Amino acid sequence: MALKCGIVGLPNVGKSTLFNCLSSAKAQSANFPFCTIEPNVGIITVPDDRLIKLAEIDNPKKVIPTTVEIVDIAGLVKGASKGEGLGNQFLGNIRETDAVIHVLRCFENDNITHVDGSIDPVRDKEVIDTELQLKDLETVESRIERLEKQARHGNDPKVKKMYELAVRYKRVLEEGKSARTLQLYDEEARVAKELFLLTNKPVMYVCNVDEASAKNGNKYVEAVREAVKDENAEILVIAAATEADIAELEEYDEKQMFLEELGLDEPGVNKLVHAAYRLLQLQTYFTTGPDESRAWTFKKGTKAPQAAGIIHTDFEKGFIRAEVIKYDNYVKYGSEHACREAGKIGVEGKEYIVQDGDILHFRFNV
Ligand SMILES: Nc1ncnc2c1ncn2[C@@H]1O[C@H](COP(=O)(O)OP(=O)(O)OP(=O)(O)O)[C@@H](O)[C@H]1O
Ligand SMILES: [Mg+2]
Repeated sequence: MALKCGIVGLPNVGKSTLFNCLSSAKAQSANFPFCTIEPNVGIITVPDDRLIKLAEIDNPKKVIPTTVEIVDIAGLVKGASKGEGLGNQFLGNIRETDAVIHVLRCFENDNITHVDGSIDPVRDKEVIDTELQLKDLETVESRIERLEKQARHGNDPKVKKMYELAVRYKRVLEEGKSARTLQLYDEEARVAKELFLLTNKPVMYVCNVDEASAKNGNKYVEAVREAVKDENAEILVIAAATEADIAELEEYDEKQMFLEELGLDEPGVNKLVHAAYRLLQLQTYFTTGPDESRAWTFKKGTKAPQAAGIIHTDFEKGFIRAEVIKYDNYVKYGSEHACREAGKIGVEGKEYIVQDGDILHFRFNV
């Protein structure tokens, strides 16, 4: 399944710096535009206090957190949609992702080059949006051409539906809006997926700020908030360079002290991982016992048999039922046995939609 979040933005805004805070893999970060060319892929552990709590209760031999995949992509520039600055390759990298983390430079520093010569995150955002929209427009136009040909040679209702949708997207994109602003019914949204549009991917913004603005942001962050207020997108404020320094510290206490000085109770990048997880519409269920406490990732809305299939395909094929304990009950009663005695185990069938935080035990036969 492995869904991916891509880190996107202009060159030299701090994408790789942010990525480095997230992953133990060290992506090359440096003060010159286009430092990143090949995308860096990180499998990032999702911090989860619930898993820690379950491990405290069961004291298992192994504790296995879940992960999310984050890709650090090269900076885009004006003209990327026409191939400028290796634009085509980088846009291709974005196309392979399922959601976008758009990094905006909200820090001043004369030593760090800005490709457009001044700090203006709202302008920067528009540059990136425009390039992605232009690329999408190209995609939609060539699709419309092909669909028109197909329509002439047949009467496939699916072709007609796709055609109509492509035309609607064309209109939206020509108005300088992103594809995601078009409201669709579920059925249409499924068809829309087959167009693989860049601006249809869910997006969130990271305002990369200086150390002093880590807690409360600054005027640039305010400008970003104002500019995207109708987008219903999450905005995080992170001092990426500072967090990169914190990530280097060995001692937990040292890290906490540094964070406190910044006025933070947890690293901004932790929030980022959780936000990325939400953006991808991912949720977590748990399995736990004396051998192992483990977090499993599933897509929101997944039914029990498919959730079981994430552990092993046999679990899905031979699925009988799922025994469900709510996390709060597990913590309250302290064991599966105690939950059973208290009547706190739900027995659910094939249509059960797994909920975030469920502790599951699958019954199956093969
Ligand atoms: N919040 C910040 N404050 C000050 N300097 C920063 C901040 N964030 C990043 N930098 C510095 O900006 C420079 C560029 O960072 P980085 O290499 O992460 O950019 P990038 O967006 O990945 O660029 P590229 O698109 O070229 O790959 C680095 O020198 C980094 O240390
Ligand atoms: Mg980079």
